[in-house]
Parts: sequence; structure tokens; C-alpha cells
Amino acid sequence: MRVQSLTNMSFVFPNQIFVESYMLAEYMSRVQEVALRVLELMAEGLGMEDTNVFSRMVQRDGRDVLLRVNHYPLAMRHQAAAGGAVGFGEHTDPQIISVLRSNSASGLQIALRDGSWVPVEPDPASFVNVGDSMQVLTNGRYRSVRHRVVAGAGAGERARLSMIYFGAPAPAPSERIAPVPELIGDGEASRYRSFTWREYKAAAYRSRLADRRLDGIQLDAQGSPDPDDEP
Ligand SMILES: O=C(O)CCC(=O)C(=O)O
Ligand SMILES: [Fe+2]
Repeated sequence: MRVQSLTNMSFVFPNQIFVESYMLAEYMSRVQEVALRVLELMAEGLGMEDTNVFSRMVQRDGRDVLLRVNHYPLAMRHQAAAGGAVGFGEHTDPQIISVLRSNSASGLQIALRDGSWVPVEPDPASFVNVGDSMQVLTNGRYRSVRHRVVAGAGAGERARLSMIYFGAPAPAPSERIAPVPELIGDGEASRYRSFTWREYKAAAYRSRLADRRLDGIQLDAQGSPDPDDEP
């Protein structure tokens, strides 16, 4: 865990938010417990025999766990009183799972299938996002959710602060991520070609935030690369 290596340090975030690193490390370990439990429940929900399939992936040595802190200052809210300013552009999270906690200031929105945006009720409790890797692992049964933050949407004169735990698959560098065989139904083909987390992460850094990266690894119904896909 990246944060745990930073012992006895303090961080001052914009707006003078002061956090001791041991608090971050403690938070990381607690939020990881939540993520693992949710992953087990997700496997259970799919009727999987081994309900630890996903949770194991974010616990292994070499896992790629990250905590991001986002701050959307009040100035951003004032910037665009009408529609609100985009504080974090639309995207899907590339990892398996993200667990988000905020200070209850509004702004987070998710996209429905028809492309319309709906606000997520601000709530100090955690909000869980399915990431691209989970969509692949489950052969599309769980879908990664497009989301964005529009600072200034909704009432309230508060800056938004969010903390997101990202659990990535990060198996051994050469291990490939692909739909779990148990989740490929009878007569169904794998909908995605396999990839390593390293490849996918590199592609995510190369591409634009809003790009639909899963399109590039999607296969057609027979399991062949979709001709409309990006190379
Ligand atoms: O700040 C938020 O509420 C969401 C940010 C987000 O989607 C991300 O960091 O990936
Ligand atoms: Fe995100």
C-alpha cells in the first residue's frame, strides 16, 4: 500500500486540511476491509462457488492499491453558477473497485445507459464504483459506471472533498486479466480479450480521461476482435 510507506509524515492539502500519514494508513487498511467485503458479496451475488475470487486479487503481493484525495474548491462553484464547472471529467475507473467517501458536498454524478447524468445524493457513507477490470472479470455482468464531478451543481456553499480507494487487480506482471471462466455462460463467448494490468494502466495514462478504453478490448459474440474497435 503506497500510503503505508510514508510513516510519520503529515500532509497539508489545499485549504489547510491537515492529515497525519498514520491516519491515512489506518484509513487505507479500514477501507480495504470494506472493499474486500463488498467484493465477496459481489461474487456471492453472482452465485460463485469461490466468493474470494475478486477479493484475493486486491490483496495479493504486488497489488496496486491507491488512495486519491480530490478537492473541489469553492471558487470552482462560483465559477459557473448556471451549469456548474466540471471538476473531474467523465470517465470510468480502470481498477476492479473504487470506494469513495466525501464530505457530503454535492457534485458527483453517474451516467445512465441512455447517457443522461444523475446526481449521487451526497452522503458521508461510502459509495462504491465498479471499475473496468471488474466488468472484464465478470464478462460484463457488472458494468463499470461512467461518472464525473460537477462542482457547483446543487445547493450548498461547501467545497467538495473526496477520498477514493482504488483496488486494482495487479497480479504478477505477466498474469492476464480475463473473464473468470465460471462467469462465461453456456454457449456464450468471452466478451473481452485478456490483458495485463500493466498494459491497461499504461493505456489509461496514454489515453484521454473520457476515452472508452474497454471498447478497445471488446470481442464480438464469437470471441473475435470487433471490427469497429480501435486497434
Ligand atoms: O471526487 C469525486 O467525487 C470523484 C472522483 C473520481 O471519480 C476519481 O477520483 O476517480
Ligand atoms: Fe473516478
